[in-house]
Amino acid sequence: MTLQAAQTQPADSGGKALYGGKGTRRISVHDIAAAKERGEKWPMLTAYDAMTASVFDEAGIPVMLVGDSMGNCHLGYDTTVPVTLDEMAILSAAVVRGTRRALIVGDLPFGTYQEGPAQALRSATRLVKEAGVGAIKLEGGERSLPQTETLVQAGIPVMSHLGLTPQSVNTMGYRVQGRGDEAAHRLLRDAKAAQDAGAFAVVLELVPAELAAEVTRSLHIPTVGIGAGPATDAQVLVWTDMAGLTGGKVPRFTRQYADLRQTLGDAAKAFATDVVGGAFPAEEHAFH
Ligand SMILES: Nc1nc(=O)c2c([nH]1)NC[C@@H]1CN(c3ccc(C(=O)N[C@@H](CCC(=O)O)C(=O)O)cc3)CN21
Ligand SMILES: CC(C)C(=O)C(=O)O
Ligand SMILES: [Mg+2]
Repeated sequence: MTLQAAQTQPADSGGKALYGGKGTRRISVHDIAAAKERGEKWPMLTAYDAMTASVFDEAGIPVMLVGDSMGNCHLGYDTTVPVTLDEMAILSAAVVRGTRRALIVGDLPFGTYQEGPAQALRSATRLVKEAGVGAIKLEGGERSLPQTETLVQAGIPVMSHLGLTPQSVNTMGYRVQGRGDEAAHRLLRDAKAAQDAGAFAVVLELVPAELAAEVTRSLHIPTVGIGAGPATDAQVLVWTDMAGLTGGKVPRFTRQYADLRQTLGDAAKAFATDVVGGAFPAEEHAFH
């Protein structure tokens, strides 16, 4: 247990499970650590607005990530690269306001922590103070160690993100990471470094399932997989992908649990038809 906060916070007395538990207070990084000790798997979804976040909170999703995937999935950019700290702060605050129980993790956008620990602390502090997030996430293992150590020392829980790191799309592309002995060893080193620096969890994105399993066995902090096979302690998906709202191509690792794009389009067409045909508004919608 490297996080000091974890030692001072009491464990939840009622209903412990992260998903399906009865607790109503805000989930903490201590609860996340306890889940790994119990061998419990847990779900994480992205969220970018208060209403969607409240739906997931009421559904019992214990951890939500205000991902910089808001670039593609909410703000209309082609990648995560243009997302700003202002945009992240505004949408993170909305997600915090829309939730009561979930731990909210804010993603540090590209260019808001790469300069070094001082910049990282400034950016993360803004998300904690202004938006009220309970933790932050940043991409990179060894390359982001000074940042991770500084945030943890300052009392900000850090989730690390390894494997495919989309902020490096211009050098990395969107390819599977950690294939081959050398790349696999580098990923293991990165994961251990993140853990040693005090990270409370580590995202593994688009890495071979066998490697993700090995990392999961090697760490005492939980791994959160996306395109990393079934062995990780948790799974995260971009909510618009899993709900079928994302238009165009979605990564092969997602599963679509609803067809919101169809449902919403049908609703819009039904409304339009009623307006054009005079069926809406009806008498009960009018004031006299
Ligand atoms: N809508 C959406 N979903 C995501 O999961 C997501 C984003 N956006 N934006 C930020 C990052 C970028 N991510 C991506 C983007 C592309 C692939 C992709 O093209 N994957 C290929 C496999 C590549 C390979 O075989 O090496 C695929 O077919 O899934 C994967 C993850 C994941 N994140
Ligand atoms: C896919 C997850 C891990 C992420 O970083 C994001 O949504 O921005
Ligand atoms: Mg991200």
